[in-house]
Amino acid sequence: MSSQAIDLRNIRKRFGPDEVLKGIDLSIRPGEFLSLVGMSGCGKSTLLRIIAGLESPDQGAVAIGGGEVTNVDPSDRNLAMVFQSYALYPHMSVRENIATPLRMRRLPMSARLPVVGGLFGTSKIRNAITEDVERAAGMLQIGHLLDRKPSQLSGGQRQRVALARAIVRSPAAFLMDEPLSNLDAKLRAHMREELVALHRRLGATFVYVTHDQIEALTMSDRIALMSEGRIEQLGTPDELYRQPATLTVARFIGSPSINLLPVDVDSAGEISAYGQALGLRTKGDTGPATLGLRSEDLFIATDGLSLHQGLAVKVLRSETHGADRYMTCQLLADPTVRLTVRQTATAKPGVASDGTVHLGFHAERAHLFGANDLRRPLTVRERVLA
Ligand SMILES: Nc1ncnc2c1ncn2[C@@H]1O[C@H](COP(=O)(O)OP(=O)(O)OP(=O)(O)O)[C@@H](O)[C@H]1O
Repeated sequence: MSSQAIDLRNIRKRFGPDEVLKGIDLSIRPGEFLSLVGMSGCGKSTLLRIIAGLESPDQGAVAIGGGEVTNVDPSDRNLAMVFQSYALYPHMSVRENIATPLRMRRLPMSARLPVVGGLFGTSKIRNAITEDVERAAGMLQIGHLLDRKPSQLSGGQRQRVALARAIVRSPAAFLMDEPLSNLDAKLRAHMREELVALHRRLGATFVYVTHDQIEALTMSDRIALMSEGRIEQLGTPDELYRQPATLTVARFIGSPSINLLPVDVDSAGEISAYGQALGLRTKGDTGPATLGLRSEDLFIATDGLSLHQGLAVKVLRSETHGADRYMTCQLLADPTVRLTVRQTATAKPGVASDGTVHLGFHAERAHLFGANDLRRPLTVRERVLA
């Protein structure tokens, strides 16, 4: 299986008055699993369609394997697309569905029909096609379904047929647009693992569009997080989670969502929330900013910590999901601010009978964002709360 790099340079695209891609630069490495993620309408599918050649950019260039393809027809780019709708031919068997792209490429026009095509002395090619179909079907564990019609298959099996049809012709790269979103939650989780295993086995370049951050975090080598036609951040799942470059990235990545605390930066760079110093400092602009705290970085302050420095909250709700307990808390200083604390389910909750507690946070894992949404440097002045 060949694996090719894909390079996008300054891609711009407008639909009527809306500029939906505003200058995208992205280099996808050979053999990499790269996810394009972002809110609905941010331009992910349009970018994927531009790579595929189904849409042309107004400006910019697309290169595959180092060769420019901006004006090359989709069928000559040797890319395989897998969509959310499986797009299988309903009247054909699974075998014929998988074989179709090979027939189109390898057989002369007159010999492509399944029955009369046999008269054209192309049996060697046909045998090779049969072998390739069976190999792809075996890889996706659908070898026993080859003689069924798509209507006789489950959703997961249909998606596997679509994948087999994509891999059978050794494309330069796979382009996938929300391929799992029609499947139920359990099957989706299973197919996620299968896709990752398939990627590893093929060593091919995968470009994967999803609005599901869990999917992107669990499957990708790197994620390009898009917002309003731009790439906000390109990095490994870990980098996006631990070092979000913007508030938009911090909000999008992570479940439950990151906690956001309005804070103020004074002229000395000291950071406070509702008049309470947090023991954190930054450089640059003074005034309002936002502190991002992941739920697992918040904890209920117990003995031995300076409680007066913690954030006074009231616990509204506590829910246990498997190994974790999530506590939804309301800030006493501003009831509109809710903070979710994640504890292990076996930990003592440590909540007083009136439901009020002080929250500490791991200061070195806090994130500060300025009024312009960009990440700001943060230093821990006192390790009071860590
Ligand atoms: N052919 C088209 N004509 C006009 N507008 C379009 C066309 N295709 C997409 N758009 C618009 O461009 C924007 C980006 O669409 P796109 O499908 O790329 O978003 P997306 O991030 O993939 O969203 P989703 O997750 O909902 O699929 C949207 O506002 C959409 O309405």
